[in-house]
Amino acid sequence: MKIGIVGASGYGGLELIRLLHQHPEVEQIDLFTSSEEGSMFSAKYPHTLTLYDRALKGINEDSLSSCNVVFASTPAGVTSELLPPLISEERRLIDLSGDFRLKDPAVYKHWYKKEPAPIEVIEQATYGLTEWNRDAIRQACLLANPGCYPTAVLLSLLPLIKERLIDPTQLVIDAKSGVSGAGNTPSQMTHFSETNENLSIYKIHAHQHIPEIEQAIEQFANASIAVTFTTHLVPMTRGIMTTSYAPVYEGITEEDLLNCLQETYQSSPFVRVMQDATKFCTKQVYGSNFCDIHVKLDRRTNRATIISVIDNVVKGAAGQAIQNMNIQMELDETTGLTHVPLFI
Ligand SMILES: NC(=O)C1=CN([C@@H]2O[C@H](COP(=O)(O)OP(=O)(O)OC[C@H]3O[C@@H](n4cnc5c(N)ncnc54)[C@H](OP(=O)(O)O)[C@@H]3O)[C@@H](O)[C@H]2O)C=CC1
Ligand SMILES: CC(=O)N[C@@H](CCC(=O)OP(=O)(O)O)C(=O)O
Repeated sequence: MKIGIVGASGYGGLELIRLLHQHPEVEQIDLFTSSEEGSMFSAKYPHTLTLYDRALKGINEDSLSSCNVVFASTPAGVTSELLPPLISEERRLIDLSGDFRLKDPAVYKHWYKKEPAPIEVIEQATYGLTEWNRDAIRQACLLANPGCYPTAVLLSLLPLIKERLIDPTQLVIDAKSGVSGAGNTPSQMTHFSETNENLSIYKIHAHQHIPEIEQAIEQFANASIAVTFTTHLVPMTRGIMTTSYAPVYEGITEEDLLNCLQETYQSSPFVRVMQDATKFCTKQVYGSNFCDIHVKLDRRTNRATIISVIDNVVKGAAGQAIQNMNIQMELDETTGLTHVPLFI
């Protein structure tokens, strides 16, 4: 397989290279840049020396068209123009940005403050939440890979909402991310002296993943709700933890909640439902494609606390994108993704 990566020098791109380098079906990886054509990738990232001593290519339709799979890991607003001319049965396009996730262009414009992709292209895009959409993903020429937070939130909540075990109208989701979630462009928010030894809340009631979470809950669990979702920046490099709170319906026990999650994911190798959460942390999935989930019922309040952890650049971005590619290419979905988490 010949792969093209646009936005290779960003964090999502770097992680795609790390994972695809060890993928047994990948023969060639071409890296594309909008700003550094001709420069050596290993000069920019010395850790890739001897592994990836190739020059970055300028983005052009002919070179991208020669790839079997094109991953785009670019800021919002880029792929809405870049990818439509490349759509073809001949290749698979996998977009890691939010440009094709939201079905209503007005909603995209409102939350991303960018011009949306043409509606007829948005309609062709398939949402790549792997464990919930495998049949559509298999056929998709244009795939919208989910956002990092929505991946962790949806994998943990969809089974419980779909099976009507928790009341989604009362749902509150509290999410925390490491700094790599913000990409490799330095900003005031990610400045070491303001991130280290600090904990901040950001984009209160204004995060662009709110409509994505609501849309997917409607699509996969058939519930139309508005969620309360808050995001925090934690002084660590990788990792997302989401903690969600919702009342359970009458008569529902903790065993019902755990059984529901376990049954849903019994054939999903990357979702691990933990019986016990005395130790439950982002490091248990660090560098891996796992999403770990736990649920506990507070009998005093009759509210469930649902926790999930992912590595934002693996299951939240590059790993899930490759899992989707594997499905599209009719490979085992774990191919090239069986890394053991880096715990220490
Ligand atoms: N980081 C994360 O944890 C996650 C990120 N995402 C999403 O994935 C996308 C990539 O994220 P991330 O890698 O973190 O971002 P980065 O900012 O780290 O990298 C983005 C890359 O895009 C390229 N780029 C910038 N402008 C353009 C342009 N106009 N045309 C083409 N390429 C451009 C740049 O490379 P060059 O200058 O070489 O072209 C840059 O390195 C984003 O949309 C992000 O929201 C999704 C899930 C998780
Ligand atoms: C820590 C941090 O800043 N995280 C980013 C994740 C952005 C992202 O992944 O954006 P799209 O997937 O919607 O393109 C944020 O919260 O905006």
